Amino acid sequence: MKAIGDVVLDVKNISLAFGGVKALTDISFDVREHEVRAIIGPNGAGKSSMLNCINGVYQPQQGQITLHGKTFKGMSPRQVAEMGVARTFQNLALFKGMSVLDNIMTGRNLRMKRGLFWQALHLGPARREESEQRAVVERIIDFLEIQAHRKTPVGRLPYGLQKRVDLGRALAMEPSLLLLDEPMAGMNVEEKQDMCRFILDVNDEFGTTIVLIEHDMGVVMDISDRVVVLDYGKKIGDGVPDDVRRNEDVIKAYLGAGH
Ligand SMILES: Nc1ncnc2c1ncn2[C@@H]1O[C@H](COP(=O)(O)OP(=O)(O)OP(=O)(O)O)[C@@H](O)[C@H]1O
Repeated sequence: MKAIGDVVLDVKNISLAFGGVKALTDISFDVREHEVRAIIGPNGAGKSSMLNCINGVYQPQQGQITLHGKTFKGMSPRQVAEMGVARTFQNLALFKGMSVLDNIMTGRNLRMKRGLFWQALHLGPARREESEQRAVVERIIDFLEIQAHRKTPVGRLPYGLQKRVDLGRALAMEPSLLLLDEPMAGMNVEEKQDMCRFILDVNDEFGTTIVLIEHDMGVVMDISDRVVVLDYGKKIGDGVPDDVRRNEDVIKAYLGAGH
């Protein structure tokens, strides 16, 4: 049994609207250190909007988000990233023509101490730093078991491996909180199993707290410590997988959505 710690992310009374469309209405939940916390719900439930509020892409009209004890309003995605939050994307944010190694290296940018000027000159301290950064990236490549593809342009890899590289890019930021946007979407059964294993290994070995959005109820119930369920922008369930599975409102929302 792993040790779950204190609250690291506290989402309080968040409401977000796009014109007349209420994407989120009065959503509150918390995430504890070392947890795997899932946000699930049918299409259009507000899951991506919630993730975008957490990492500063959207500014909610109401409510507040507290991260590591710091309450933020109007923080940019970069500032949130600097506080140790990394994310992966549903539609992948990779440079397809670049190698696996170089793509994962882009995740180190925030960690680079020497500026672009030094890097461009490729001299002295910058060169030393680059080799240190490469060592971190090589460790991630080993961890994700993609050694054989380190020099391959990402666009040539099968989709499941591209998703793994995207995870590597996020891990390169050495985040304390990792946001995963549908990490299993579009994958076959075997790729899904691999991705589940890597998510759990990241959580175990690095102690990283994980918030993930997923459509596939089965997968989520297997790997999450607690689950938040959204439907039409409202929270209809929150708890351990067994409780959520038995929740009448959740069953109705999923049946209604044809799941
Ligand atoms: N940028 C936007 N502009 C206008 N409406 C938006 C925007 N983003 C989301 N919405 C609306 O907000 C609601 C919630 O959408 P959101 O994408 O957060 O749901 P979701 O649960 O992530 O859905 P899916 O599972 O299909 O990705 C939907 O009605 C959607 O149309």
